[in-house]
Amino acid sequence: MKLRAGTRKSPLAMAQTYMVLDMIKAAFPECDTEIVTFTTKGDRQLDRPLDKIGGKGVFVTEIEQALQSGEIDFAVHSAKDLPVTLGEGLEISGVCPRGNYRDMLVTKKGVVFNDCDVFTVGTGSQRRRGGFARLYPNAKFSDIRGNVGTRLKKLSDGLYDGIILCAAGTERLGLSLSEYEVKEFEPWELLPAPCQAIIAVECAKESKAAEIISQVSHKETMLRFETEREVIRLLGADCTVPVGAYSEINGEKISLTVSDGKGHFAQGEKEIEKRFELVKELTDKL
Ligand SMILES: NCc1[nH]cc(CCC(=O)O)c1CC(=O)O
Repeated sequence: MKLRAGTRKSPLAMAQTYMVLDMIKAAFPECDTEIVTFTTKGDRQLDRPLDKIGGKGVFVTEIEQALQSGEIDFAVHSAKDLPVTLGEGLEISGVCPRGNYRDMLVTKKGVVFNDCDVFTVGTGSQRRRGGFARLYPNAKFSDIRGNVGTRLKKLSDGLYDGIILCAAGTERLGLSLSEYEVKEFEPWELLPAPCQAIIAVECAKESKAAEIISQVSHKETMLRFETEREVIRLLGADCTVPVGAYSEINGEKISLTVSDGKGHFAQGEKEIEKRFELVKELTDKL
């Protein structure tokens, strides 16, 4: 049996795809795999901010079409880049164990800011801008696009004083940040994007691939994925709506923090089975 994986070509997308292939091989050593790469609209139009070229869907539309036509068996995505609605007949069948979900400020070696300093941060994310401005009121922001390596290069070239990245990205790429200064933020300082650091695997419903992927999926991460994704669904978030969400499982319960980007936060905890009620309650409060 052979499964074809669809992914974007960026180094991060490729690294994440290999992680999924490793999970499959560990459980099903006899399963053959092949990678099919795609260049999406989001990869071709690197000069414009995401919300101007069609939002999150720009990275997935072509890949979803390949799933629907049967050209590939599963697709590997960064869950936080998934649009609210998936293509017809498709589902997220599984997820990898969540990586380091924290956002981090990366600056050049020896450069550390405090909240009195005026400095320019490269990030196109309204969520990161809003959250960061609360920590550093004098920060200014400037758009940045391109993959993680490109962003670090732009920082080294002096285009920005700092950039904000998710820690999971550089960790999965195996990039050393020893030539930079790094400050990681806990969720209560800078609330991550819903599903940040979760790798999601999309399949056609009821396909053989869906069955295999659901068997290797990481259960706890799937619960957090469903919960945080419900936040996006209820708030209708795309990249123009700066929603943050972070959930954690503690025994039989799940805790959740949500923010709407206007400085409103809501936090709560419920039994895991009542996770969607919890989301409804907290998003209603915002
Ligand atoms: N929007 C780009 C993107 N999509 C996923 C990640 C890596 C972290 C993740 O898996 O959420 C990144 C880079 C970043 O935000 O720094």
